Amino acid sequence: MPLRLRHFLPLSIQRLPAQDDAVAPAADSASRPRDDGPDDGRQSALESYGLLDSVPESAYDDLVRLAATLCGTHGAAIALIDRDRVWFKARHGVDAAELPRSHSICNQLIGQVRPDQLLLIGDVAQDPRFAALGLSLQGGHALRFYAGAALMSPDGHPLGTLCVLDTQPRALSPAQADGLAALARQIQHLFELRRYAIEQRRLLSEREAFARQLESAQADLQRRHDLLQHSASHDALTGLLNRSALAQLQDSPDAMQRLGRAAYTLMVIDVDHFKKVNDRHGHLLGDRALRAVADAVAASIREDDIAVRYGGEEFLVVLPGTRLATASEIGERIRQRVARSSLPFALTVSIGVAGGEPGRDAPEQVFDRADQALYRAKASGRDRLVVDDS
Ligand SMILES: Nc1nc2c(ncn2[C@@H]2O[C@H](COP(=O)(O)OP(=O)(O)OP(=O)(O)O)[C@@H](O)[C@H]2O)c(=O)[nH]1
Repeated sequence: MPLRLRHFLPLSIQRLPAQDDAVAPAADSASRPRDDGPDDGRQSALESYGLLDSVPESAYDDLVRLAATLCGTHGAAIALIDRDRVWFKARHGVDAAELPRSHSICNQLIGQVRPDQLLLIGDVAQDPRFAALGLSLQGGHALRFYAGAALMSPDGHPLGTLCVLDTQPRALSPAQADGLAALARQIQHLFELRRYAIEQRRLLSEREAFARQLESAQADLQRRHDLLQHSASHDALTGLLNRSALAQLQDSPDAMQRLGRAAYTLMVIDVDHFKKVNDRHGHLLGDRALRAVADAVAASIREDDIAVRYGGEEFLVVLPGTRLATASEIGERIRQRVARSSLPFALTVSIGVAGGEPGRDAPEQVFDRADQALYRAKASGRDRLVVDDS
């Protein structure tokens, strides 16, 4: 957002009249402080700068010292008109850090003085509205002189004053009044820069929050995608790869290359008399039996091996880089693990194993030979492993 700063009209000095209604009407109504009735618009404009109760800052401290030096006064302050108090952002020669709003002179600015005017009280002791307030400067010396330049928001809300203060009644020369107004404009510049920085920080943190949201949405999407991919390629009952994953593996050059590098083995495992298991013990226990077989397979193979639930009660295991003798030992281990499963009935599997040589056997042929070996295992009494001998 570009910075918008109010351009002040040529300066005029206003001696605050004793009666409230004696203030001369402003020639240009646009340059008059806004009068929103309730103070809310002004208050929220003030709060948007994040100045109230902020830590002292040398830029503001320097400017109030400069104002006091320029005007030759005992003190100077940047006074901000908060809801119930006047709080000093910077002060020189002033003890109090804040005043009740009703006890402050610059509070009179609101709705009374044009931004291009200086609020001037030559002798506070002679002004019936302020004489009784007992205002004092550093060391308890009574406040006798006050001159304040309004600090306005770009949209016309009076935020406070840059004021110079003295312990003696006095006046300001035109050059001093001009200089005080110029310093007030510099302070407004600083205020606007501060608000700009706050806005930038807000936008940045909004952007960061949005980026974080986007990141977490992307991660969520990725998780869902992974889950979907996992459930598309894995059997929900056993957690092993499913048949469509096997088809994908067959189409995958990487997987086929792995099989083409060294001798490998295929193992076809089929649960014995599984129809009877279902019929006698019900499908739920039947499912448990299938999970027990899958667990026995998973516990017996390496991470690189491939285990697939190939059909209802049929499993296929691919052991890359594994010769028949080793594969037979693994198959035997699977068979024994299944037989030892903690099920309320006896469960056995038959296994057919066949080996493939890269460059010699197509995987489909190896599968056929393993399947024929399985057939022989079934035919010769089940609960056994038969190795293809062709
Ligand atoms: N509980 C359960 N049963 C299944 C599932 N998939 C297939 N089946 C059953 O598995 C049984 C397979 O029976 P068959 O093909 O006759 O084979 P079998 O009874 O094991 O006989 P053999 O293979 O000759 O020992 C059928 O009754 C199918 O309903 C499944 O996911 N859960």
